[in-house]
Amino acid sequence: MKTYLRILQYARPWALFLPQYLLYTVLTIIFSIANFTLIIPLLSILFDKTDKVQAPDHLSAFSPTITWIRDTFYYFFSQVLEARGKLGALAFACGVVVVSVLLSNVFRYLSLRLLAKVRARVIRNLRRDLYHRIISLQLGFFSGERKGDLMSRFTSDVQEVETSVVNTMTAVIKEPLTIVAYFLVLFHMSVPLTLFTLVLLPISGGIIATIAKRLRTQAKQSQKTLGTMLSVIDETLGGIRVIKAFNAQEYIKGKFEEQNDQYARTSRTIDNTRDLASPFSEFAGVTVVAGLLYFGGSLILGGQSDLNGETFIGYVILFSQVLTPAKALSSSFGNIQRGLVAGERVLSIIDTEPVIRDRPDATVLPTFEREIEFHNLSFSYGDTPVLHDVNLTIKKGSTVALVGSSGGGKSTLADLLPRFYDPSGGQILIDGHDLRGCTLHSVRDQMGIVTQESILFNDTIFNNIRFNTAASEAEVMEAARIANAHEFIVASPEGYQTVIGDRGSRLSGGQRQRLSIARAILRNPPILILDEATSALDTESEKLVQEALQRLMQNRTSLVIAHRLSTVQHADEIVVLQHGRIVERGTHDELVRRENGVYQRLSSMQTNAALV
Ligand SMILES: Nc1ncnc2c1ncn2[C@@H]1O[C@H](COP(=O)(O)OP(=O)(O)OP(=O)(O)O)[C@@H](O)[C@H]1O
Repeated sequence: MKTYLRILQYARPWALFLPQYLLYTVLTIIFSIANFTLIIPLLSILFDKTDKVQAPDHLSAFSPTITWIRDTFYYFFSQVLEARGKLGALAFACGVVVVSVLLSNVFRYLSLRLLAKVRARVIRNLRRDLYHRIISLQLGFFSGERKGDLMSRFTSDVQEVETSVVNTMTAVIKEPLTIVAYFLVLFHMSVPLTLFTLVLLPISGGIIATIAKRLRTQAKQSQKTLGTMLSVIDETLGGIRVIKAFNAQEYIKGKFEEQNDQYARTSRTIDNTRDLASPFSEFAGVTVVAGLLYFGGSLILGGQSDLNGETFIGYVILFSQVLTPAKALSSSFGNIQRGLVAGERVLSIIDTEPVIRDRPDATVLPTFEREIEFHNLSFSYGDTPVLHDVNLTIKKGSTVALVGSSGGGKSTLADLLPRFYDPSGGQILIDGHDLRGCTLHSVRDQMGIVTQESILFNDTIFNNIRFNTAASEAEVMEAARIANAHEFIVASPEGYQTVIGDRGSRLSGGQRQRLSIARAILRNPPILILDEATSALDTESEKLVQEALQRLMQNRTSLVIAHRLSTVQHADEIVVLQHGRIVERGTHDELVRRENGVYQRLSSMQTNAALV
């Protein structure tokens, strides 16, 4: 219930549509009840019982009661009957039916239009909140989640909320109103008969509630399976090259099919349970009507009721109409359960508080002037310690290179600087300001990041370089020139307007790197974090990239994660990280001279590898 109300909150402000919706709904209900009660005068004409029609001899003043509506109709009905005879009265009653059907449907349409507006708003707001939250969550959140599962929350879960929760808003507002209105009229027509039907209804209600509970459990399972399946699809699309190269089609197919089969199985069980609701309620409904016919018929036949035959038929027809909203209500219970599961999955992300965010008293980090200092820094991923007691100072304008064996903690250390993670112990200071006390925006604003894998977007080259800056065309071109990218760009079919495909798939590795370098050059950040690419480029391409990087690093303060030692020989300081600790530091010349040093060993290993 809480989830349901929270989802409906997304439709706010309610005042914009709720009063209007209620008005349309009440009018729809009034006119649709009128349609069915009009069967009574029609029957009395056909069965030649018009002499028994009790019509008032004058029009009474308006009052919002069933009696007033009934009396007014019969007043005119008897007038027409007197003036035009039975055929005229028949035509009059039919005319009123047509007008009333028209009006009830016009109001129904108007209420549906309003609902469509609300639905669109709820879904738009829900997706927006979800997207905003995902953007604001820290990187650590994503390593703990499956991408496919997150995608399925955006797509199928939001869709499910739309079809199940928002659509059932009609059920929650309109159907109960309809049922209450019908019962008012039914009570007005016959109290004992209506009491009789009321005894039977809770029994069917109980059974339907049990079905709804089962659906909820099954729906949870189903959404989870779908998430896993989408993850497999996502990984397949991302890794199609590796899958083919390793002849792993059968392996990945097996993985996919397992999830696909499981999803099909749970979907089938859900459908079976859901489909049970409708035949069951139909059976229950007809049983109640049959019981009513028997009970009411025996009252009339025994002369114990003041209802006549026509009114009784009218009553039964009207009662059978209650079953439609009641059925809609019961089947929407099943749908709501399914939608609520989806809603909870969406809301659980929206409710995840970002761990890394601005403190209430966060200040803006002033422009970088002197030095970056890692002070007694330690860091753990959950319970796994990765960095221990790191002390490092990077002076403005200098280049510090991080080297060391794989898993030593280089990337983690570099990730701490732009506050992708916050340290578990110690501090990172820029000009003496602890980064945790500064706004994320101001910290990241001073940094440019070039990652190992060039992260590009499926857009034009121009937009990829300009990414989130207001740079002019000339500035973009200048950055591309410095990054050695201009020539290949102008040689592309549409120059700067060439679309580069998903993650830049239409470009070579070196071209992608040069575009990311151009993007960083354009931002012109004082601090640069460079995760040097491990992928080998051919000599020509390598030269172009290296040149671009050198230009990018000029006059900047750089932290470089180096995988090939040849590229960091000119660094002002080289820091060797092993198992999360700094084990050696110094310039290239100092370190290669150190007997049995880690750097010396790494250096000779790489030289040998290059010679082979
Ligand atoms: N998101 C994460 N969650 C948990 N552990 C992680 C995470 N990222 C990295 N690690 C672990 O932290 C340790 C340091 O990893 P890191 O990526 O910083 O090393 P690295 O020196 O950059 O390695 P490489 O040179 O191979 O890129 C590794 O043992 C790794 O398994």
